[in-house]
Amino acid sequence: RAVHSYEKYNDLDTINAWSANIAAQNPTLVSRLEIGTSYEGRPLYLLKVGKSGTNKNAVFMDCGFHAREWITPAFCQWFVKEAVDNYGSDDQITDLLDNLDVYVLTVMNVDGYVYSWNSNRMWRKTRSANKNSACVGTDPNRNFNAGWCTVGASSNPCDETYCGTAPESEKESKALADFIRANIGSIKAYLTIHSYSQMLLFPYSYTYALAKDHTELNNVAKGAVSALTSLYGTKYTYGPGGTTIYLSSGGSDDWAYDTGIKYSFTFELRDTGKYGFILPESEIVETCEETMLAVKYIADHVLNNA
Ligand SMILES: NCCCCC[C@@H](C[SeH])C(=O)O
Ligand SMILES: [Zn+2]
Ligand SMILES: [Zn+2]
Repeated sequence: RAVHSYEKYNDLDTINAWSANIAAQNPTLVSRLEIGTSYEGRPLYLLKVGKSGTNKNAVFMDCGFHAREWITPAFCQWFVKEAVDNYGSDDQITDLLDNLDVYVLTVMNVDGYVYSWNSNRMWRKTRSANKNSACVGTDPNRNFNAGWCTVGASSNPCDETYCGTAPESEKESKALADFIRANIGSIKAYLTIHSYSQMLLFPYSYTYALAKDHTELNNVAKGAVSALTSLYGTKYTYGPGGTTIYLSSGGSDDWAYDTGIKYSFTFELRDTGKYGFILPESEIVETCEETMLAVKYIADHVLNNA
């Protein structure tokens, strides 16, 4: 197996070995649990990061929803590293982990991620078989019960935004939704990390109607983006998904919001199209460092307002 590096893209086996190790090496801060298995039978590992305690609120963050968006699992790994390395020295991180748990799903779409390494770098969807079709996979970010398959999604299994046969038809979507439902009392924020476009989005994407918490979410996004931009000047846009990027239904962020998780955000990391999904490894560190500032800003707002 390849040697793990935070400054390179790691394959799934390397990531799974990394998550086992970082939990074993930091038993008071990190634990690893399995929340389900993928279509092809791979485990879905969730890291719980935070000082052990009772009745703590939590943030849920996932990466690797879409197979080709390799910068996103890289960020989730970076986040966990920063958390364990700076706990006890950085006040903000220490305060965060003392008072919040952060659930990190480093790779949600494990089958797709492996396929993008072995077969098709530009793969997006899951790898489930579709009945009566030669086309494979469902778009996991069209597969949640939020305006499901109404706008900005396709009912054609050959399309990149195929919504699936029903909400949570994908094992991976159902595992994620089941975990959040089971922990709905403590999960106060949902962050789902995608690439690319350099945007910070919040509900709704399935309608142009403003979310009831629009003003607060917009202000949080504004603050998070300015924190991000302060490091390297990377420009982000922000706003409701429907007007800021495009109308799309069945998204995990809209579902989390309608399930009662007020602080629900979708990140679109670097870049804006020069390299797109094939972001050079030379940009991993800067992308992760600037994104940390935005995630810490949001976590801080949750800590003080949830
Ligand atoms: N829930 C939809 C949030 C906005 C669209 C996000 C992008 C990430 Se690649 C998409 O799923 O098309
Ligand atoms: Zn995506
Ligand atoms: Zn994207």
